[in-house]
Amino acid sequence: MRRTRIKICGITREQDLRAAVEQGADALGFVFYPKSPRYVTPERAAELCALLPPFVSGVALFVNPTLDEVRAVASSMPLGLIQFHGDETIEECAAIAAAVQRPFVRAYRIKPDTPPAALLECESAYRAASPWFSGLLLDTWVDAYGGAGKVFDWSLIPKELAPRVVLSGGLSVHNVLEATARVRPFAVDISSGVEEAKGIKDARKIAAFVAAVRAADATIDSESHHDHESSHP
Ligand SMILES: O=C(O)c1ccccc1N[C@@H]1O[C@H](COP(=O)(O)O)[C@@H](O)[C@H]1O
Repeated sequence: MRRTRIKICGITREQDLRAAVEQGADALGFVFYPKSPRYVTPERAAELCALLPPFVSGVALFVNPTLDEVRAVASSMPLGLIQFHGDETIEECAAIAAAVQRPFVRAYRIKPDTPPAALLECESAYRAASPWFSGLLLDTWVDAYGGAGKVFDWSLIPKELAPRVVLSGGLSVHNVLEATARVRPFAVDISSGVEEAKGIKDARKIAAFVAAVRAADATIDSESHHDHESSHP
């Protein structure tokens, strides 16, 4: 059975964390970018993360952080993964991850003219640079770095890369079934699409989003089963 992993990002409240966990989210994101309306202090994130059950991962999202900022977070919360979402260089990501001994995902913010080959090159370069690199997170290019609810052209994602990526950028209950069925990513990541206001999640939208991802998984499973049957008469 296929199970697309789900990350809900921009958690600021206990009830939102509980709703996401109850619906089966695999990871919850905490935004440590002070200009974001979803910003939480390391202290607040630590309080929230203390409520996480086993096997649900806390993800720390940074935009151009210093090593000390990441250290402060890594030492105060049970941090599963770092998400670099700014203009950090490959060397900076590798050095910070090694210093705090945590895996990381690198956000690649896609423009309409991004060549698909650049995504493959980027992934190879990161993989070669750091054993802490866990994969690319694909988002839409926006000046505010992210969390803008904007979709990019999914056809820019190379087929061979798709099974390893986290797909993000403007996902919602309205498009995630199509996105998951078309791209078939390893995971999906959402913030704006499950909110009633910036930083305030809506439990019904979270439930509907997760149900749509599971419906896409079932569709992919039945297509794979059908393909398998027809290739073995
Ligand atoms: O959520 C934010 O405020 C944020 C700020 C700066 C960089 C990234 C941010 N969030 C990430 O943006 C993408 C897309 O979010 P959305 O679903 O389109 O709102 C996602 O990966 C968030 O983790």
